[in-house]
Amino acid sequence: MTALTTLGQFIIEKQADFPYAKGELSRLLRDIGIAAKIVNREVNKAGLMDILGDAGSINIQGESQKKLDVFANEQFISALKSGGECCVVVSEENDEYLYIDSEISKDAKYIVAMDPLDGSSNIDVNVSVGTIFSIFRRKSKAGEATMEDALQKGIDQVAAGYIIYGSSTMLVYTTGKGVNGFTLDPSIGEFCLSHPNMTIPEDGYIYSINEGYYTHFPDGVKKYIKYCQVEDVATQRPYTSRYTGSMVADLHRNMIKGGIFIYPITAQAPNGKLRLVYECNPMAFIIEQAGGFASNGYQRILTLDVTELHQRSAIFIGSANMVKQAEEMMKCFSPQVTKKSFEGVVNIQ
Ligand SMILES: O=P(O)(O)OC[C@H]1O[C@](O)(COP(=O)(O)O)[C@@H](O)[C@@H]1O
Ligand SMILES: [Mg+2]
Ligand SMILES: [Mg+2]
Repeated sequence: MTALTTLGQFIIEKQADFPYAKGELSRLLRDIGIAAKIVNREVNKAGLMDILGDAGSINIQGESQKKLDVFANEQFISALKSGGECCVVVSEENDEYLYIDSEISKDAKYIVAMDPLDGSSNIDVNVSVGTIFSIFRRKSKAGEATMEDALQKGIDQVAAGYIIYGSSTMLVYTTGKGVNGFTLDPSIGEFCLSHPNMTIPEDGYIYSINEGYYTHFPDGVKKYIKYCQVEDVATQRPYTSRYTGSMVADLHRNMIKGGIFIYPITAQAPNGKLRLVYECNPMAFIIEQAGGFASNGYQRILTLDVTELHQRSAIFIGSANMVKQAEEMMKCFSPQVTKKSFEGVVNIQ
């Protein structure tokens, strides 16, 4: 049997890729791995624990927080605090960014933006959920961090990753030199390298979108869905529709099999639903590192200006040729969709 490479060993080995590395990023990734194991333990036995259901609180997005959202948020924040390599945390579950003002973190260089529990609507029904993280280097000098540190463009990420809590638990990440996946082996409690150098096929035959909102989609998206559904053997259409309601699970599947995931702007969500800083940017970095592409329908996600912590964006992400084609349809049928375009479709609040 080939020797297992644990996440810890792999991170150290890869440190050599960065001549000036002093191990801070390696230790930060280690801390994230530790919190992931604790969250995994709760997710795996969620039904037995009093951890299903609502926490009774509302986050800044106006969503009712699930108990596991809050638990995961606390676990990642405490691991980042005790690790000492992170100076600022941005989280879906925290209104403001968190400046870690502790003795061990005062010289910390890294900002972590995270979606502690992705796919919250699936927690209580035992469908795969995930965690998404994005890592930046601070721009401000040591001392108090600034909003500028927290609002960096996706293109400036130094690392990004996700954890999927599914039939097996995996941690997939990139530091800008390809994408690698690790599966948690519960018998030794270690993430072990199982998917080296992950790449996404340029073309795929799966489309992932919540078609329940079809009437509220821009024309470009409607045209693309119709394109996917047409009978055409030569181009292996109709494509298969797959949508779990967990972004991490849908993108992980598409990364392995090829495909496109779309969450466009809709009449209800004229700026999109998914959050740029801790959902779209990290997933775009990973997918692009695997050879795919990510756009908001008009512009590369990683180049979008970031002006708010919980800013939303439309996202078209996955196999490069599929995303480029969807972009063409957006530019052709929905040039610059704005809120105005939906007037008359539904009464917009
Ligand atoms: O139910 P909808 O509108 O299709 O939205 C599903 C999307 O919302 C999300 O659940 C949002 O993420 P959170 O669960 O972290 O809030 C994504 O994982 C998923 O792709
Ligand atoms: Mg999410
Ligand atoms: Mg979430």
